[in-house]
Amino acid sequence: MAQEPILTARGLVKRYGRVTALDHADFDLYPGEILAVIGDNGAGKSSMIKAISGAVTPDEGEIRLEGQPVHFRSPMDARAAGIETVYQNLALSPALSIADNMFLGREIRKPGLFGKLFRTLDRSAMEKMARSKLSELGLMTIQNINQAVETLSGGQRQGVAVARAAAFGSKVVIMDEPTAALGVKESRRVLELILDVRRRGLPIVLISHNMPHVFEVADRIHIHRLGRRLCVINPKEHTMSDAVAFMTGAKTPPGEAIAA
Ligand SMILES: Nc1ncnc2c1ncn2[C@@H]1O[C@H](COP(=O)(O)OP(=O)(O)OP(=O)(O)O)[C@@H](O)[C@H]1O
Repeated sequence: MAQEPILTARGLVKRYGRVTALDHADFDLYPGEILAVIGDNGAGKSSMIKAISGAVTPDEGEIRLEGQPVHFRSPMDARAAGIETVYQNLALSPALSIADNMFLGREIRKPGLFGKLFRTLDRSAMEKMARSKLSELGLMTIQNINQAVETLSGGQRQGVAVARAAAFGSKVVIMDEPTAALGVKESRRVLELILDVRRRGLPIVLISHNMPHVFEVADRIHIHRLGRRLCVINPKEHTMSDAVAFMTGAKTPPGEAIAA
């Protein structure tokens, strides 16, 4: 690949007591791509994503964003650096409105004395921005921006989480099993959203067990096995059963995929 990767990891190690969740794992994400990360249960996918998104600190290894070494001590650090993660459990607050959820933890304050001194929220600015972000992503089937998130369907909730990540993730968006809890129609909408986000130029890391979804949207597939990257494959050159065979160790991936 001619371009430089935007996000890389080399030799990540993470141990939990006697369990080695990451055993010298490498990772590369290139600008503008959808990179799927697949692997068997317990292969270390979540641990790797957590290291990259600041949720855990690796014991060893190096992470670079745009070529510069980064040391995230919390997800806030990673967010501040432009890496947004949509977790499986979403981390939305059900009782709060769509607009409030979009700005959770980074509310816009009123300009001037009120904002500074009394930390008064600039509701109209937040609503305006939430509305524009949601419509940019074609999510304006949501009628009312002040609607509580608990009244939305699963797909709409996922949409709000994706919109939030796309709105604030200035460099990278990571999605952990975004379609796992969704029905067929809602999954479709979320897959379209992922493609929309890529169209807007943001690279996406998609962790998923759903092979048809992975093969439908991914540009490249990172296969994780036994705590490290086993290989990277092009979904146009391999079948789903190849991918599963590599993932489980039933088949050895070709040399060029290992070198990728
Ligand atoms: N907080 C933790 N404490 C102890 N062990 C952990 C912890 N987190 C992960 N592990 C262990 O590390 C290994 C890798 O787990 P990880 O969740 O990264 O895998 P995964 O590929 O995401 O799995 P899955 O697809 O099942 O979610 C597993 O053996 C797991 O039990």
